[in-house]
Amino acid sequence: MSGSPPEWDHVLKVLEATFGFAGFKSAEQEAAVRAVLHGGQDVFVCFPTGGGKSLTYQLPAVVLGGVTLVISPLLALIEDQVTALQSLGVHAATINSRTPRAERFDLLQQLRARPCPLRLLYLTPETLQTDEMQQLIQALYDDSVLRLMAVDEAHCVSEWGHDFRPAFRRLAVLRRLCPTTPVMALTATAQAQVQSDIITTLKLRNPAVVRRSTYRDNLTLEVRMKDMYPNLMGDITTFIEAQHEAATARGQAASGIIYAFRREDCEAVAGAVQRHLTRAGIRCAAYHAGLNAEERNRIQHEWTVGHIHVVAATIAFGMGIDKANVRYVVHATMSKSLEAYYQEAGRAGRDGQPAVCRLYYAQSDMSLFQYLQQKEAKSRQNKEQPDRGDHLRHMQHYCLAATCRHAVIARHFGEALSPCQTRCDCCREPESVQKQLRCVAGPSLSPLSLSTS
Ligand SMILES: Nc1ncnc2c1ncn2[C@@H]1O[C@H](COP(=O)(O)OP(=O)(O)OP(=O)(O)O)[C@@H](O)[C@H]1O
Repeated sequence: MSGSPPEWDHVLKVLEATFGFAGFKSAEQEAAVRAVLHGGQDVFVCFPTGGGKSLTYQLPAVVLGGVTLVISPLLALIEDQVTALQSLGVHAATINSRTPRAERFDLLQQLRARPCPLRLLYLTPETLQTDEMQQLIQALYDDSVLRLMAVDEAHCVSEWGHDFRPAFRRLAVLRRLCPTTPVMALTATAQAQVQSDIITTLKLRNPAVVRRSTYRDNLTLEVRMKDMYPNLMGDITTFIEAQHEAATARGQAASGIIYAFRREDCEAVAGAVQRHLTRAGIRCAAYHAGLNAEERNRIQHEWTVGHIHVVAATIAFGMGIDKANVRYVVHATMSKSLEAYYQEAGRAGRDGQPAVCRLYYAQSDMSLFQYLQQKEAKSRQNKEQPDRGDHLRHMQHYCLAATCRHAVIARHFGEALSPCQTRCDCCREPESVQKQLRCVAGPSLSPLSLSTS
């Protein structure tokens, strides 16, 4: 980075004037911004879901001027961020496979213009691999226009992460093209092994590592053994109604997400909610890949603005969603890894207010996922793939824990956390958890022995 670091007063002014925030969300958010702006350093950022990672590169992007390049895995996520930045008056754009020809031509012109009017350019790792993009980035660098590069959802870089994307592995090209531009890597889920893999792969140089605990103290974590609920739909609708009643009693509007594995399950949940809760004014829709894109966008929009209260969805829903008042996230089927669960459940309570995350576990779901993974591994015949079974086992371990669930998550991410006391069912109602575990494990297995493997 060239020139002297910006005055901190100026940074705070931009924070308020452009982003509308009176201060930083946390000391760590401020530390990450300082490391880039004052240290000109590479930075590794690991904050919990909803922790305010985006601002740690968006604020420097505005303060530094020039162009900041952001690499992000999902078009939906990119489009949400670009729209949000544009609404704040920040000139952000994306070039990707969906960009119409004329718009693409116009953006390329802007990127070649000096001074360049664009502040943030969002690309997927795949788009970055094209010669045209690499030449463009090289030119931005050579002309000292490129100020910062950020790799969002950086766990996708690591083979050990839950969401590995091979194109992320080739992002070292950023360092080759732009050797002195600071790089930020951001994620919500990185164990030590994933963190060091990210740092090595992206060739971060002596990075400032800024981590916040994964602990989300406003989330109540619950697990229910599915086999104990012969009327699962009934239990889910009762749960939803109770959440809405509680929110109304607090004078709040509430919304929620029910994740299900198959499209039919999404439809079944949506149907049950409509049948039983329409009278209570609770509106629900199903969201899955069987709907066309227009219909999916409509449902997401109506949920975002509060016309629909609950979406019964496959995990395709929610990526990049930043909705404040999600009061509950229910998993009718376990996730495939604890990292994925943490991300999905983490869409609850982003406003810091209390929210409930409930998961229904069944051994039959675990067996189904194991079977599907084995099938996938066989069809790929790729012996170098890490054993995904570990991810499933960690998820199962969480479900069958008879100790504090927040502590199980913290331990998984290499942190220590004493029992939360009240924010998970293990702490709040240990006897009921023991009873449920005895039911699934059979009388000969002590539930505690399940939780200490
Ligand atoms: N300094 C701040 N003051 C108040 N709110 C903030 C601040 N910084 C960010 N936020 C808000 O916090 C919320 C979460 O931020 P963001 O979407 O960047 O989270 P994230 O860390 O990327 O989470 P996830 O990994 O779940 O996507 C957003 O609504 C954002 O506007």
